[in-house]
Amino acid sequence: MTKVILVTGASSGIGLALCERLLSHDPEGLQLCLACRDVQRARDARAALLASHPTAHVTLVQMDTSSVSSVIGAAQEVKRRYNRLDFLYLNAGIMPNPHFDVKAFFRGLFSSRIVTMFATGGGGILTQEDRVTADGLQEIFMTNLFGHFLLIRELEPILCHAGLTSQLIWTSSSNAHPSAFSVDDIQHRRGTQPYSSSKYACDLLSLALNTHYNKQGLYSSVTCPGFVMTSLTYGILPFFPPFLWTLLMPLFWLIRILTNTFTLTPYNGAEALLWLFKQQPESLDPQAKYQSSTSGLGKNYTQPRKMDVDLHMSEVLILSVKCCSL
Ligand SMILES: NC(=O)C1=CN([C@@H]2O[C@H](COP(=O)(O)OP(=O)(O)OC[C@H]3O[C@@H](n4cnc5c(N)ncnc54)[C@H](OP(=O)(O)O)[C@@H]3O)[C@@H](O)[C@H]2O)C=CC1
Ligand SMILES: CC(C)=CCC[C@@H](C)[C@H]1CC[C@H]2C3=C(CC[C@]12C)[C@@]1(C)CCC(=O)C[C@@H]1CC3
Repeated sequence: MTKVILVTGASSGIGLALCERLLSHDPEGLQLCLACRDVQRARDARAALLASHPTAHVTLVQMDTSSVSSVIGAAQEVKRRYNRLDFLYLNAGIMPNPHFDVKAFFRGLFSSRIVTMFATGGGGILTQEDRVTADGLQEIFMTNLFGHFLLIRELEPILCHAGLTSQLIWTSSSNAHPSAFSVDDIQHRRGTQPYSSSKYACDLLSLALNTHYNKQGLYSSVTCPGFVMTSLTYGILPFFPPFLWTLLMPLFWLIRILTNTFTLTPYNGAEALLWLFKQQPESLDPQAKYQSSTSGLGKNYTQPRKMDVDLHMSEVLILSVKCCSL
């Protein structure tokens, strides 16, 4: 039986690399649907995938995860096309208007927190300025988390079916941190780390989704792609042109010896996302974050890491997002 897979944010970076790797793994047995906000970029992605896999089944659906009506419209279209969905990759994500604190970075360089800083982008080196969408929601919360929650809810009829399992696979981040998240401010309207908050909320929501949906055959897992050079990361130092990043690559390969989270390429970053595709969902740990890792010698592997998540807080979050969606 062919597997039906939908990937959000498939037009570039980790999402596109995942599609390429899925098709290389099984070129004939998949029906891949790319859910992208920009139709032209989606067409280009499809053309690139078909160039290397000419017989593959690849379709497109226009979806902007930052817009309630767009998500609902796209979900209707997906339900019209498919009567079941085996894998839903919740990968689209943004980090707009980032501020890189150079002083905090240099303080971190000469402290015992150096490895954590490079592995997670933590230590106060990164903050963002969020915006409010036309729906009146915080853009980062909406794009990274809530748009995906609405999508899952709308696709429930084709995700939960007797006798079969389906998998939700989130692209979270090592930057997800409980200190950035508050149940009293789930959209992070008041703080300066909306990206970290949204990713920690993904970790919590995945846990709650397992509690609520496992009995209906729907399983949720969280991945972390590591530090990957994509348009998202190029945006962090906007004064730094891409060629300067390329010049830094030898330094990054050295840092990889200290932290295997420097996966660096979208191909490597997609490792854990592909690994989960090959697992039996019943065997997975709902409290684990599956981390793409690359060794100093360039070998890719997947490492499960226990998430710092609380069952009670995950229940409060799912109730809050359900209220937001009413
Ligand atoms: N790069 C890294 O080091 C890390 C990335 N991540 C996460 O990985 C995921 C993929 O990011 P990455 O590949 O790095 O970055 P990219 O910017 O290359 O990819 C992001 C993708 O999300 C899409 N997207 C953004 N906003 C929306 C929206 N409103 N509706 C639909 N699609 C949207 C983009 O579409 P478009 O082409 O139209 O812009 C693009 O396809 C994100 O969730 C990110 O947070 C996590 C940890 C580390
Ligand atoms: C020499 C030099 C200019 C180093 C700069 C390094 C930092 C810009 C990176 C070090 C760790 C990186 C990192 C991210 C962004 C860029 C760094 C801070 C992320 C926060 C990007 C988005 C994520 O989801 C997690 C990443 C963790 C590591």
